[in-house]
Amino acid sequence: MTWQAQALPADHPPVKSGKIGVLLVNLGTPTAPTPKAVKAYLAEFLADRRVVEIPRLLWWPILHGIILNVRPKKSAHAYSQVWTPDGSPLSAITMRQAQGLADRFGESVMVDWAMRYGQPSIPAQLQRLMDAGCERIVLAPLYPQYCGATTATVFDKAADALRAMRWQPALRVLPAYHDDPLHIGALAQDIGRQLDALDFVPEVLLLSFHGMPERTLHKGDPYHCQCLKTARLLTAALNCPDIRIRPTFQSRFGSAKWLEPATDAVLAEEAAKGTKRLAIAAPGFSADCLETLEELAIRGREQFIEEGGEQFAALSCLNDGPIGMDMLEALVQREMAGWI
Ligand SMILES: C=CC1=C(C)c2cc3[nH]c(cc4nc(cc5[nH]c(cc1n2)c(C)c5CCC(=O)O)C(CCC(=O)O)=C4C)c(C)c3C=C
Ligand SMILES: [Fe+2]
Ligand SMILES: [Fe+2]
Repeated sequence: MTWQAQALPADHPPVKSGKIGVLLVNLGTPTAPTPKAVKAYLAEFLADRRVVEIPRLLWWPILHGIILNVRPKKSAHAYSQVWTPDGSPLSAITMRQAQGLADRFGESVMVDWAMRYGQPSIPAQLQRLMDAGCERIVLAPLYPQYCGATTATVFDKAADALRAMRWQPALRVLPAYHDDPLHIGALAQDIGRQLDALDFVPEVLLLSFHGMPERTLHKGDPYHCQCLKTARLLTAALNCPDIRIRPTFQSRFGSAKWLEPATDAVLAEEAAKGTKRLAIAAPGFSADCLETLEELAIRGREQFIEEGGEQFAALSCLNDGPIGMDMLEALVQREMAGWI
């Protein structure tokens, strides 16, 4: 007897098994604003070879001998200034983004969240989705711009977890969305709304992205180019010719040369040349965190005012607001195409 393939009738419902899971992932954060918790978090984060690319033989004594003894105290103080009743802003907002997405998708899709460093971990959350019956999972690193030190490490960690599984889920990964019209449109709408609500008209708007060592650009990491493309498209979409818009890079760490211009250097330069009214947005961060709430909104403001500026506004990230959630829903929905 010969076997004959038979096409399903055109009106046959899709043949699919298992639920769909979505895992939102952001960088990571300490569990408390204390030197001990910050030390544990930084020890994991700064041990990742994709984050610090210095040979281990050189890096280990610096990390364990100096950085992990000095930085946790300083960073814990910074975290304590922005800590919320729901914990670190980054985890609180990521959790709300997951809840918001779950409400929008309904019962057919399970949404959860994880931190790349710290808790809840990617392996634990993947297992949780699988235990709940998810056989198809969308992994969504919430970094608009791709970087080896961020986006790639999310996949590394998920792949490590999958490597240990006999029965793996099907996995799709949300690509970087730095130039996606959904992202640029959401940023323009949300930043435009916040600019309109200010009680002053800024002369300058800084678009501050997290920095990276400059050598990563020369080694081929697309991060720098993607940041500049986001800035260029956003500038066009904002369409406000009266405001000078400048991309900058913040959070320099260590002694190597980082991407320029540095946000603090540009704040100094603008104040020195007489700029009095300045706003700053952070379109490289999907959620407010230490880097936006402390480094920009607190220290950036202090610096600009001390150096002669008069009015300063740090704008919020898209977070779990309606504009940001509409964008996230559409981006994730697109990755699920054919699955539901
Ligand atoms: C070598 C050091 C670092 C690299 C490279 C780096 C890249 C990088 N980071 C983000 C996003 C975030 N970083 C955050 C905090 C943070 N980053 C570093 C160092 C590097 N980042 C440190 C030491 C810290 C901890 C705080 C401190 O001690 O200063 C955060 C916020 C976390 C939070 O809890 O709120 C984010 C988000 C990106 C996007 C990036 C490369 C593109
Ligand atoms: Fe960082
Ligand atoms: Fe910082």
